[in-house]
Amino acid sequence: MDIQELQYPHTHSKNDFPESVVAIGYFDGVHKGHQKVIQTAIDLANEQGRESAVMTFHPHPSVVLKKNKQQIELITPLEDKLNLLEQMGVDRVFLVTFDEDLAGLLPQEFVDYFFIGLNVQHVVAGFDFSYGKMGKGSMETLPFHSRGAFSQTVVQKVESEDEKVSSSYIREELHQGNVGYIYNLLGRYYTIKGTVVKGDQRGHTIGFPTANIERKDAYILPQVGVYAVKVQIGDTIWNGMANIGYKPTFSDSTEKPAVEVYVFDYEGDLYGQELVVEWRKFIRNETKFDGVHALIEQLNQDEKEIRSFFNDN
Ligand SMILES: Cc1cc2nc3c(=O)[nH]c(=O)nc-3n(C[C@H](O)[C@H](O)[C@H](O)COP(=O)(O)O)c2cc1C
Ligand SMILES: Nc1ncnc2c1ncn2[C@@H]1O[C@H](COP(=O)(O)OP(=O)(O)OP(=O)(O)O)[C@@H](O)[C@H]1O
Repeated sequence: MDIQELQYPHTHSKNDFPESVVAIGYFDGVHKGHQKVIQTAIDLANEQGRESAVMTFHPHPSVVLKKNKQQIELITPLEDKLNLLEQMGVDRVFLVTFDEDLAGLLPQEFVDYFFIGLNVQHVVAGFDFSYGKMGKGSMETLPFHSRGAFSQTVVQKVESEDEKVSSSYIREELHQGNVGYIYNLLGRYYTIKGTVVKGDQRGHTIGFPTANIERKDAYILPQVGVYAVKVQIGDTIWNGMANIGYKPTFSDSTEKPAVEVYVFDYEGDLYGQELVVEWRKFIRNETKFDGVHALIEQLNQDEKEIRSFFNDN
């Protein structure tokens, strides 16, 4: 997959790129709605003997439009999004810098620079896609702005339980801890990549050594609580239980939640390793226990419940 970074104004001419069918959007999560849009572009490109491309943006538009927020948390930070697009078989990604200049382009200017100017022959987007300053361009105005240089396909709404599958919907479900349901929206479980860092070293003294995960990118954290997880260490996948929270039994701080995983049956040192944590099921809320023994009793119960969940799933 070729990744072409672009910024407004770019100096490319049409001849720099082969004819393409392009799917356009921010695509955070590469969820089922996005997959339909992207797969439609791939299928049409194959039929038309053209290159398939995805045009996406970086950073997230809200970083530029709402100036107070520096970094928005994402379902699929850029590296994960690009990996998923590559797995789908996309030939090229046009990665467009989203800055104030880009946000200020009139719809016609956007189309001239980023579709006509890059030799795009067909555009695929969802029914509610918008482009240009204040999102004034839509799938209704696109034929006019195309100046006859390309055609278009509008993808109809993909829904789950009568609700449009969207990045915002997935974010809300994650914030509520509904990680099991997320599978229906993403077509896969939610994952977070991170590195194992040193914690307070208390875990092994209570019989549950945990890997403390520092998130690699700005991933959204599911709701505070205890979860059944799969953990990828190198090429091997393990079962485990994770806690997202503040360890209220030991600390009064509610500043920054920790993410820690007890990997079942794993023996060895994990410090410095990169792990992928896949969130399978919400088990319970985090609780302040009356001492370490009550916590240990609960952790034994959690382990039993989660092992039995994985035996059945
Ligand atoms: C599956 C799991 C569930 C946990 N649940 C709680 C909890 O309900 N309340 C709490 O105070 N700490 C909870 N913890 C956090 C433990 O207190 C923590 O793992 C232990 O103190 C070790 O911390 P350390 O890694 O900072 O040394 C949980 C940890 C795991 C792995
Ligand atoms: N459920 C869906 N059905 C069909 N098309 C969709 C769906 N969700 C998004 N799309 C289309 O996929 C492209 C990328 O969508 P985009 O990332 O902008 O929004 P989104 O997933 O709806 O998220 P948000 O909640 O942030 O608006 C756009 O062309 C959009 O119209």
